[in-house]
Amino acid sequence: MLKVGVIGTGMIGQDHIRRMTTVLAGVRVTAVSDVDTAVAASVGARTGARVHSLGVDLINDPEVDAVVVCSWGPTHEQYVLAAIDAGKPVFCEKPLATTQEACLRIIDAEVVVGRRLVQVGYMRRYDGEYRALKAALGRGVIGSPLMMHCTHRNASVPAFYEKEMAITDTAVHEIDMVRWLFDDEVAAVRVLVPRRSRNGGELQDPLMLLLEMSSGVLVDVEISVNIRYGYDIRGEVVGENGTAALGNASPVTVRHAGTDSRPVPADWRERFLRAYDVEFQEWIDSLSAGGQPVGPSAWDGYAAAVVSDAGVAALRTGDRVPVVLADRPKLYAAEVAA
Ligand SMILES: NC(=O)C1=CN([C@@H]2O[C@H](COP(=O)(O)OP(=O)(O)OC[C@H]3O[C@@H](n4cnc5c(N)ncnc54)[C@H](O)[C@@H]3O)[C@@H](O)[C@H]2O)C=CC1
Ligand SMILES: O=C1[C@@H](O)[C@H](O)[C@@H](O)[C@H](O)[C@H]1O
Repeated sequence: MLKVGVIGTGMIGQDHIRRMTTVLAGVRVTAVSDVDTAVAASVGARTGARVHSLGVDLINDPEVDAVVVCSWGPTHEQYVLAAIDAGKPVFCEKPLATTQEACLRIIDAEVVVGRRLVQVGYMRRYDGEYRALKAALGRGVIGSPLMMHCTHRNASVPAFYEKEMAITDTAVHEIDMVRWLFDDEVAAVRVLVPRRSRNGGELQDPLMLLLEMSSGVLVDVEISVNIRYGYDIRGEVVGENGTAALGNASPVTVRHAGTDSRPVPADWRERFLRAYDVEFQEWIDSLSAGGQPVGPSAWDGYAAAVVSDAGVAALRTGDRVPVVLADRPKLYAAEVAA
């Protein structure tokens, strides 16, 4: 039984605690921590996990074999580094860290240890539809991929959401996904700024990202974060001889009174429910036999951060910004294909 401590008991932290407590096998949540001590205490009371007021005490708790970090992005680096220092596996929600420099510090620490301890929460790699899309490309029937159209829509975002977060917090999922889907790196980024939606107040919403893959595949990504009607994730690859698109995650279509309608998920917890389950079960299974995590690594977290930094620069300047990655340490050989 893997004993897990969770730092950050907000929205996704509580959702992951729920799945580890009531859905998945071979895991027990033994400790929780949050700067909001009231929320951590209520989660502790509900689950029986012990409550630490400091995340670092949770990491060093002997009743914690592995750590899950679900606090805000800027706090990830300190906890991931502390977990590496304690020699404990750490699952860190995306982004791994909010700058590429911070991601490199994590990579350096892991390379010194000489084995993988870090996994990053890029859950689309575990989604049935994305896996089917990758398998369809692998069969080759549509020929070589040439372009991909992506849509990433949120019903709304919290008040603290800033314009760069459309890239660093939202589009970062597509950035990771296309690296994995095409087994290729992003070579350059452009950002186009359309007319602004009144739903977003001062926020520049929507945005359009153009990602150039090193193979020449061009990916467009619509980011709309105040679309109101629900959480909508789409993707279609255009190949030489055909197209391959994500299916429709909706469980039912209702035709009635001259309409044809499907429910739209409210947010990511609903749309990616099964993907998170598979992601965590595979993580737990990989560690249970004393092994290393095999999912998205610190290198993947770093590569996504470099592309996302280029996206932020492209948003500020309007320029096409090339992506330049550091040399990949041997520890992460052939990582994109994982
Ligand atoms: N993979 C995915 O689809 C998703 C990933 N996320 C990621 O999960 C993380 C958390 O997001 P949410 O749960 O939506 O945010 P949230 O605001 O609901 O929860 C974050 C929690 O972290 C706590 N916290 C902040 N600083 C802390 C610190 N220094 N130490 C301990 N706790 C601290 C806050 O008090 C709060 O309870 C973010 O990195 C976000 O990008 C969030 C939603 C979906
Ligand atoms: O990761 C997530 C959030 O943090 C982010 O804010 C949303 O835009 C994404 O859709 C969601 O998957």
